[in-house]
Amino acid sequence: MPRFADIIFPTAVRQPFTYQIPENLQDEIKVGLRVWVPFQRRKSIGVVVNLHSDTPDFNTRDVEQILDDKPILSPEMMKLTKWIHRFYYCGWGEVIQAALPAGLNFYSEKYILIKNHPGDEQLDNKDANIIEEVAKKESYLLKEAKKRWSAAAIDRLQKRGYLEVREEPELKVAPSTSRLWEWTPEGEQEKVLELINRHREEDKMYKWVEALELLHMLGLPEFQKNLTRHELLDSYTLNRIADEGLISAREVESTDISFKYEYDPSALKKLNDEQEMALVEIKSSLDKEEFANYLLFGITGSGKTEVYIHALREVLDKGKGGLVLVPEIGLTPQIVKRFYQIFGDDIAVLHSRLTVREKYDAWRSLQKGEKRIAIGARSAVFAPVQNLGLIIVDEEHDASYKQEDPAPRYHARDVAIMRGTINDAAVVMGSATPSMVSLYGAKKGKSKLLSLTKRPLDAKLPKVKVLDLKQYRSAMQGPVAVPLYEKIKEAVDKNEQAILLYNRRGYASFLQCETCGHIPECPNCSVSLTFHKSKRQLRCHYCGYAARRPEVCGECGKADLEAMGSGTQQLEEQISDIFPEVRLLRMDFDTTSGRDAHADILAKFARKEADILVGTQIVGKGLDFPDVTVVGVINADTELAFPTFRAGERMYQLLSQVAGRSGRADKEGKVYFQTWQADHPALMAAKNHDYKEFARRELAFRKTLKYPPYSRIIRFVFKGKREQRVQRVARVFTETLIEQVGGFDSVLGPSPSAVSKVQKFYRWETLLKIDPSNGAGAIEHLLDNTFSDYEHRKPDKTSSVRINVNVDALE
Ligand SMILES: Nc1ncnc2c1ncn2[C@@H]1O[C@H](COP(=O)(O)OP(=O)(O)OP(=O)(O)O)[C@@H](O)[C@H]1O
Ligand SMILES: [Zn+2]
Repeated sequence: MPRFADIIFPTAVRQPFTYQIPENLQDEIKVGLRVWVPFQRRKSIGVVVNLHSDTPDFNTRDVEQILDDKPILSPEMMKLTKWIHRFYYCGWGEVIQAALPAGLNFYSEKYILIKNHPGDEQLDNKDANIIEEVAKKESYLLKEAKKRWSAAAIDRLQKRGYLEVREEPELKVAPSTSRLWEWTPEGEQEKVLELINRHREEDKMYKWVEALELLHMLGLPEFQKNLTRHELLDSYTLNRIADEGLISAREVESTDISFKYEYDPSALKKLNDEQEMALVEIKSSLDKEEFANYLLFGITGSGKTEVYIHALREVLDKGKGGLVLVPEIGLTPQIVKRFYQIFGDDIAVLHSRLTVREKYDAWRSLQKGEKRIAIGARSAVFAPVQNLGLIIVDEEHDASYKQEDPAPRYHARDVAIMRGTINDAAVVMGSATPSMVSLYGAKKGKSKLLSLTKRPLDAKLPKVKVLDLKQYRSAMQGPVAVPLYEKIKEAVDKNEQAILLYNRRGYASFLQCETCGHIPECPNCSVSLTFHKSKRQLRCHYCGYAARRPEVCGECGKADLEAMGSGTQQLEEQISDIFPEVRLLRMDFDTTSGRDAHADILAKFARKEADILVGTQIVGKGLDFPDVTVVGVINADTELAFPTFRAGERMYQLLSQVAGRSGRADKEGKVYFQTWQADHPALMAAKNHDYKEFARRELAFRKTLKYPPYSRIIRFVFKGKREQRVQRVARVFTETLIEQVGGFDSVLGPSPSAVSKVQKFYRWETLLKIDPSNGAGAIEHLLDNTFSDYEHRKPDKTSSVRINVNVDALE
């Protein structure tokens, strides 16, 4: 019988805490269970990670209670989370916290209950009332009790030992349902139109008839909360139409997606030869039930999604489950619809906008095996799919797979690969623009490359035209150069559609020459320099190189350098100024913050209720609209301004992905890139749809400067309210690090971060480049040593300066 349990909490502390197991719990306690234990000065939920009988040389406290009947983390999940904890150098509890939905993790509520009944003891009236009420109630939230009585009264009774406060995992999440409106069989669309027209002829356009017309245009089924965004649609008009027998409402759980999409497994497409070849390969690993890693490199629109669907079909037929990861903004209704069509209710969609309850339900249904496929963004990599046979990582290059803040700073693609290894599952990473890391992995034989080189049904990749803004300076229509302007007009006239992308990724400010478009770069690191306005300085946030703000452009010599960056521009408005007659839809962070807003916009565009879709990066990905024949990128080189070695890669990816939205069906597509740097190799490669050429150059550049994939970058960020202290910590820590790695070669910095002050916190950083073959063991060893050495040298008064570790930092 184990006598001790090692227990973790959701904090950055990397060591588990050891507790004694009282005899009555010794039979029940297991690894992966949550327990209730005294922690610091209160009580907390912890997770058991290890059982043993090695008596520690300090006094241990007792485990008080076991909170679950069954482990909430399977042995595989324990292994996976432990690996993350070691490789990404963070608290194991932090990982588990991220891996479990609220209601199953450490999230708790405080309740008040009777500890000892006062018995015959004398209490004053109020206290006696409190005790009586607490005793009556099954559960009494502490915050409610404090409101009802007073914090002081509750505290007093606690001190006297009558009451105790107890935290419990919070499970009382209300089921969430929403009102959904649908057409009744009576509400056949032709009849509806007839009715509207009849009223119009009789000049009886009542408010409810107008509302009906709007409904006809918007389309049903739809949730009431979305409909009532329109002024005409309120409960009066909706109920009035319902009285006519045309529409009806019912309550559905918001996770229930079945009403939205059609289930028709016979719609499974027949694969073409290339797709079939890829599938055969994947199938061979599925048959062997062993880990395998594939990089499915398929040009945009080549039918990667179809390959995923077929592979999932295979895996389900074998009685196993599948996991599909998509980028954060890739979880569009379009994708969900395609998977739903084939797999129906076998799918659990893990959306970041689900309520706590919905997440909890989805998680449970997977864990019980009721649903066999999970689809979701980054954190879905932890979904408890049973008997996992296949993991798909769609758009594997996407930066949203990397969690930056807070810890655990994991990369879901790499976690997926580790999960595949642990579960003997196949991992398929797909992309039209594979990351350099994955491409290099394939070259080194870590994964197997599968290629799709054509679009099915003979759709052609679109022709791309580069519009050099230097030449069009006097031939602009607002933000759009004349050729693009003309093309948009033409498309709209033909009842085709256009997508315009305005890259608004902005967090650092930079200088750009308004004559030649040049952006000053660090002479050592080949990344753009960040402009620190207050000091009138240009700085490299990799190596710390600093220079005074130059007066003239280093490229063309003109005194035309302007500070650019996060200042928002009113592009969308300018577009509607130059195309006053066309119907415009805008999609960006602001317009998509509502729960279904993203879906609404896309659905409208699909129904051709708009001619132009204007948006930020969000329009660049995964969209598949047959009538889109023009795609314009307003500012194709914005990515280059960001101070990261990945700028070129990001630019290439963005441009080829967005270009891939054009001409996906039978109509020929055109794409325009507006740029100040018309001869930039990444732009040229995207123009020519030449990934190979891009990759060849990019890898050569990375190799020279030892950037990933030729190194692994670990970034240390130092944060604190006093700049001097932050700087001191950064220096001392970096010195320690240099000693540990034995030389300056691979350490860059310390230097101020690209954004050097965030919410009163100053930020400095240091980068470490290590050999990419270093795994969890080596990283943990190096960092353990560095931190323990640093503890001895830590400058005075710097305990409040935090040090964050980011392994495989993307930028
Ligand atoms: N074998 C096939 N037969 C017929 N149509 C197909 C086939 N494979 C794919 N398609 C169609 O081709 C279009 C593009 O396919 P899909 O969206 O799967 O490509 P993708 O590679 O995932 O695209 P992207 O990376 O650009 O998002 C879709 O409309 C899809 O239905
Ligand atoms: Zn530098």
